[in-house]
Amino acid sequence: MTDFHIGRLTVIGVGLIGGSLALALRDAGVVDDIVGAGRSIENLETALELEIVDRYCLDPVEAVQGADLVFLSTPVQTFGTLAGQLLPAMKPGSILTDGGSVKGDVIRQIEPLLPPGIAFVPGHPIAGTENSGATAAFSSLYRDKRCILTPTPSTPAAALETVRRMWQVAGSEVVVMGVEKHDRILAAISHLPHMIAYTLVNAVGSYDRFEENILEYSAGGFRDFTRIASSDPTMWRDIALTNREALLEMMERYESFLAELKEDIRSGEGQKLYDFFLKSKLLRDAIL
Ligand SMILES: NC(=O)c1ccc[n+]([C@@H]2O[C@H](COP(=O)([O-])OP(=O)(O)OC[C@H]3O[C@@H](n4cnc5c(N)ncnc54)[C@H](O)[C@@H]3O)[C@@H](O)[C@H]2O)c1
Ligand SMILES: O=C(O)C(=O)CC1(C(=O)O)C=CC(O)C=C1
Repeated sequence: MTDFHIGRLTVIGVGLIGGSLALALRDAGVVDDIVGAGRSIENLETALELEIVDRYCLDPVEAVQGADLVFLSTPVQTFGTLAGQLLPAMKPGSILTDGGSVKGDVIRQIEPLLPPGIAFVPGHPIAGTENSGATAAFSSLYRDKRCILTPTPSTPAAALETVRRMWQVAGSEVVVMGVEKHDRILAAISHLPHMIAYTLVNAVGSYDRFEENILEYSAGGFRDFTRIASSDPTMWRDIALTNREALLEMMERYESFLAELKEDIRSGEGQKLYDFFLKSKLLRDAIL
């Protein structure tokens, strides 16, 4: 049993991330009423059928009326425009929080728009899949995962505590972290791998030395490595552009490692290659 409770939750963007949060909180029995908002009626109808939301509105301003907590879970470049519409309509004392994959840019978009009496708690669940939309949502997505919160000096302590409890109820371990650290760590462990996976699929998929699609021959290695290249292009365009500096720095680091690997292969440095592969294996085995 938990003493945590939300009267009305509004989810803006009822896809994998927002829908899964709604389902987790509903399953835990901590929310009275869930309102969804978004652009696609078809997706919102699906969310209603799957009992992710109790009702929906196409107009986000209408959707936030009377909400105690509003969760933004659309692609990150939409946050500023949406916040500009929603914030004046939110009730005094309510909380705006988000699940966006980038935090510095999101805070820069939202904080200047905050009216007095509305708290903003920037957040990011470190959980997901390559699937999107309401049909991709499931209530256990956040169980035993981490959720990072990046409060700013203007985030009220009580609102931070409420959002922390919300993610704990959804099953996550909450980590509070500085914005800069968040964006650099995520550039390394999430944004860079997605860029590499997209590049790999395009590089191999466009190889036309033989007159057939060689991807048809791909087995476990290629498929495991590139699962995340099936992720939503809009979401990843927005992440790449809003965490640009940290991502470019990690891409350059990656390029220098790849250049050294190429050199060792070219010059037949067997021992160096073995040591490089072994070091990588030990690092990865340790996180499994
Ligand atoms: N997918 C992941 O693995 C993952 C993990 C953590 C955080 N995130 C972040 O969560 C957010 C949502 O990602 P998702 O995977 O749930 O995406 P999704 O595509 O499953 O859901 C997003 C929803 O937002 C709606 N939408 C898009 N633009 C809109 C607009 N302007 N106004 C209203 N609704 C709009 C879409 O119709 C869709 O239903 C993104 O900011 C993403 O960076 C994603
Ligand atoms: O498992 C996946 O498919 C994911 O891409 C999830 C993942 C990641 O681990 O990179 C993607 C984006 C996030 O913001 C957080 C998590």
